Amino acid sequence: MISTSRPPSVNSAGPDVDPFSLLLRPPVNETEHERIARLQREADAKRVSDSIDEQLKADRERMRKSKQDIRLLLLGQAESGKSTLQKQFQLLYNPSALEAERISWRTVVYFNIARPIRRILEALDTYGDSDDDDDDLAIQSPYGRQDIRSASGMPVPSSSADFAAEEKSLSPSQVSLEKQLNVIRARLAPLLTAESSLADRLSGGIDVSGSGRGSVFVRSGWQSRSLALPFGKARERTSSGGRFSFSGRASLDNQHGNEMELKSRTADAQEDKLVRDVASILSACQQDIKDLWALPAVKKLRDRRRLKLEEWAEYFLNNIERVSASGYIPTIEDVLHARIQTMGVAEHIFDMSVHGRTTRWHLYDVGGARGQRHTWIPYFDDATAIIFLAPVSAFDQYLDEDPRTNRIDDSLQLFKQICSNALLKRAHLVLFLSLLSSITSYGDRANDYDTVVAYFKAHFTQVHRRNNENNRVLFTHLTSVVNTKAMQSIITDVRDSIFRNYLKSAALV
Ligand SMILES: Nc1nc2c(ncn2[C@@H]2O[C@H](COP(=O)(O)OP(=O)(O)OP(=O)(O)O)[C@@H](O)[C@H]2O)c(=O)[nH]1
Ligand SMILES: [Mg+2]
Repeated sequence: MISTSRPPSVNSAGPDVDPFSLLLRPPVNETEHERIARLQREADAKRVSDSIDEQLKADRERMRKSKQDIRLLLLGQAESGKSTLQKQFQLLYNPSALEAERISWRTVVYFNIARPIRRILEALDTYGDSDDDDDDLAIQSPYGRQDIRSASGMPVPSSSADFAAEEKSLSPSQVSLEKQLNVIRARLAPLLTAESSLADRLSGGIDVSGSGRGSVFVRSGWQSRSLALPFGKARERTSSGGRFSFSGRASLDNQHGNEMELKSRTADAQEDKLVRDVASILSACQQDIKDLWALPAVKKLRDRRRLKLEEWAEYFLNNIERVSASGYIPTIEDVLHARIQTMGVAEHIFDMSVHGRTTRWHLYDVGGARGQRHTWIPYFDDATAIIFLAPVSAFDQYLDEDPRTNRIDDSLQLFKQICSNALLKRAHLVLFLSLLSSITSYGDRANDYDTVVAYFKAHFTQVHRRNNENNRVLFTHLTSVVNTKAMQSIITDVRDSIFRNYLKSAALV
């Protein structure tokens, strides 16, 4: 007879016994020591399990809440005022954060002085005090006559000495200008040397190719690298409200944060020295900068548009005395004017209370240069609203990254793509026609402000109408983004209209 021995079955205890409690039952001959160890193990396992449950619950809650967050994208070409608008939001809803980072903007302000000084000296080298009235070429090219000469194979004088040789003889006024310039150039040489160190400091040494003439891009959170206090001590920035994340949505995790902290500590010592050095160079050369800026030859170059300086460059050169004073700390006005190109997408978070209801707003400030636009796409599908910024006063300017493309043409093209993008079709749409500088006349035509603005407004409105399958309303504002007083009431209006639309679409879901 064959007998089979079956392994003990959990069912062998009878049908009424719960098989799991059988499995968990302590061994029959368990010692006291083993019992304590087992209970400890069970308590540990329960703690781990409870904490996973808690985490899952918190994640679910965060997901639920974050679905209710408002996501606002600031879009537009480079130098259209997106980062300036973001600063205005910060000024209104989180002023202490902007206040805390004022000092870190010194590096940008100093860079915003050194760069235009280089350009002025280069323009003087190229054109000298030439009385040549051949202005047409200069107007058509954003780089002035130098490009046209190179393109046509004409020799381009590389220095004023070459110019002197080319012109054969110099008038007495030209000789005296040359002498004065040589002195100024020699005295400003340290500032020009510091320019590239400032650029490296800001960009973290990242060179973005194909981005135009010596552009300097910064990633979000550059301010947190270090904050050199006026007393010479460095302190980490605590981003109380304006959180930072990097492009591609990866947030700054702890490990990355520690690494950054370490790097920034090392950088602090150098930055302090760099900023201190530039501050003393500026205070020593203040009069030279003033003299250079006041030269009739410089005014002539600007009038003839062979030298085109951006508004922020003029702003800082006009304020050179204050900015180069010892102990200088940028004012909020300075921070609003300071210019540095955004790289990727910077996220800023504000908790806003609108009509008694608090919502979390995520503001996405994107890099607008052509090479940066691909980073916008991941932010499209859950965008609540878009503010598109179009600088209408840039109608006679060309893209830095592509000198053949007119800035208004580029803006209209981009606006068309945004209006017709399927991912954005439910997003509330706001258009800011911003006025970066006073409107200049084009050629012989006198352009009065109202005509030019009305003309471009009509163009943008038409682009919207032709690409508006959803019958979405377009809210338009005409403004200068650096004008804090005007901006505060516009931002409140925009905020309310975004919020109304948000409530409406939430009710429809
Ligand atoms: N007068 C005036 N200046 C402005 C206005 N908007 C921006 N600016 C100035 O123009 C410069 C560039 O503005 P940003 O806000 O840095 O431009 P952006 O759109 O963020 O540019 P990217 O980051 O390169 O895409 C800043 O120095 C501002 O001071 C405006 O509406 N009026
Ligand atoms: Mg920007």
